[in-house]
Amino acid sequence: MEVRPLAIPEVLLLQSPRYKDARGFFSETYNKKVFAEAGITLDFVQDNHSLSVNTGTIRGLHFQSPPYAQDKLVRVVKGRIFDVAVDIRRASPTFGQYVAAEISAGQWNQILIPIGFAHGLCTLEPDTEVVYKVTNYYSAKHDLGIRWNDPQIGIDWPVDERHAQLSDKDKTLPFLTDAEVF
Ligand SMILES: Cc1cn([C@H]2C[C@H](O)[C@@H](COP(=O)(O)OP(=O)(O)O[C@H]3O[C@@H](C)C(=O)[C@@H](O)[C@H]3O)O2)c(=O)[nH]c1=O
Repeated sequence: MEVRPLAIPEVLLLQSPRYKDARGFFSETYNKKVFAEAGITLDFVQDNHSLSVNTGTIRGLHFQSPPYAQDKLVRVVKGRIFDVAVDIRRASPTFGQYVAAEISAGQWNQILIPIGFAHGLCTLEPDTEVVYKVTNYYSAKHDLGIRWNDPQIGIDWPVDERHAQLSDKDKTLPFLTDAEVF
């Protein structure tokens, strides 16, 4: 497995081998031992799967607060996403900054977003399906977020405001300055 840190180096891009043959392909998308050898020792407890029908669907920016904070291992099984991790650790030199990467079924890459980051994504194709593992259970009470287009963060989303599709919840999330961050 290849591991590549992004500009905020706690966020990792991962590439697991994919073995193709006449039938299709086979790939180990998570292997506890291989991850541990790469220095990633996380205890995943829940798998999630979302479908976004339209291109330009934005989900985020989301995080859960302690004691339900989550690391997230995100991949795409159909389509493509622009995936974003925002550093929301107040004590961090990169607080309020973000990194982004294209994650896709075609590239078969994954992104690892640690605790202390808010996560968001924008679909780049219709019918995009995202699958991710998390290290803590969902807790509606601890499910928090930050407004996707907060100018202080300044994410360069691949969709303009008029065409972005968001849940009602995500449209009214607080800005970073008012959010309960880490
Ligand atoms: C996240 C989550 C949601 N739900 C429920 C709550 C709600 O009724 C429905 C849809 O939830 P949401 O609108 O929050 O789904 P969504 O906007 O897809 O939320 C996700 O966004 C991405 C960016 C993340 O990083 C994830 O951790 C998660 O927050 O699913 C669960 O039952 N378990 C879960 O783990």
